[in-house]
Amino acid sequence: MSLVVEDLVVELDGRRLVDGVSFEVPDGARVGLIGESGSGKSLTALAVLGLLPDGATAHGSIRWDGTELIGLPDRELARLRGDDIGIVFQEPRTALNPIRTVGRQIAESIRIHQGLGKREARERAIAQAARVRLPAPETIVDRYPHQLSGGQRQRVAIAMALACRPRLLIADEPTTALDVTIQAEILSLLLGLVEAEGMSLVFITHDLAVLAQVATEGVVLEHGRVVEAAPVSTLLSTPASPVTQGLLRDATATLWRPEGGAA
Ligand SMILES: Nc1ncnc2c1ncn2[C@@H]1O[C@H](COP(=O)(O)OP(=O)(O)OP(=O)(O)O)[C@@H](O)[C@H]1O
Repeated sequence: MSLVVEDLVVELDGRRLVDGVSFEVPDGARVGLIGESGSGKSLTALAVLGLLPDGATAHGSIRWDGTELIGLPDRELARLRGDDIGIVFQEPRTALNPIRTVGRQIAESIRIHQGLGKREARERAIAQAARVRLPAPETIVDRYPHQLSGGQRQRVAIAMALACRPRLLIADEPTTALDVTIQAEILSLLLGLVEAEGMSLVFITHDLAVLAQVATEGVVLEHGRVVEAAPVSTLLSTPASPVTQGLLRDATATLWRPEGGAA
């Protein structure tokens, strides 16, 4: 199943925030959307998911497995989210409901999409918790988000996104809120799961060093436009645009700063 975005335009309050973005994610490909803050990465992803903010409009074409998503009724988009397309956002604290156990949240989409009973859903939640390598899956499912570390909460968010075995995972800066060591663990977990399942990945980041770890193709955005699209290895070795060159300088700082601190 492939994702084909053609000439996507997102407008809000008369402003063109995404301005003719095109890219493709063939079945099983790992594509990164990269750019500075405000370049339109998140809005592009939200348009694919049918989750644009109120008042924003999308034009152009977004085809998933041949189906046009722009203009698709909310109900059908909601079915696609979870069933076919999983989402992980930057801040697991806001993605998780503070007053529900993590097990219930992991199981929720399975219950909704596959109509499982309570006991079965709990078993599936435990299996999912194990899949994202949460410690003591049988007991951690009864905990609440605030009782987990930031990295564990992001593992829960990943378990929720992957619970229904989607074919495409969209991850929007999933490690930015975490410290560097945990960041590396979460990236390797994500990559392992994506590869094991043969899922496609759209990974959003402002950090070329992070992108290099998970994606093979990169689409560079600036002011809502694509300024460069190339294999990540090319972006790293011979970046063509000043934007990519700037991202590479920052990425180098992240990777090789003498103190080992993150930029
Ligand atoms: N809900 C909103 N209301 C008004 N403007 C918005 C909204 N969401 C995004 N924008 C604007 O759209 C532009 C693109 O935002 P977007 O969030 O897609 O950028 P981004 O590249 O994902 O940046 P970041 O890395 O900071 O999330 C920015 O100028 C932003 O201020």
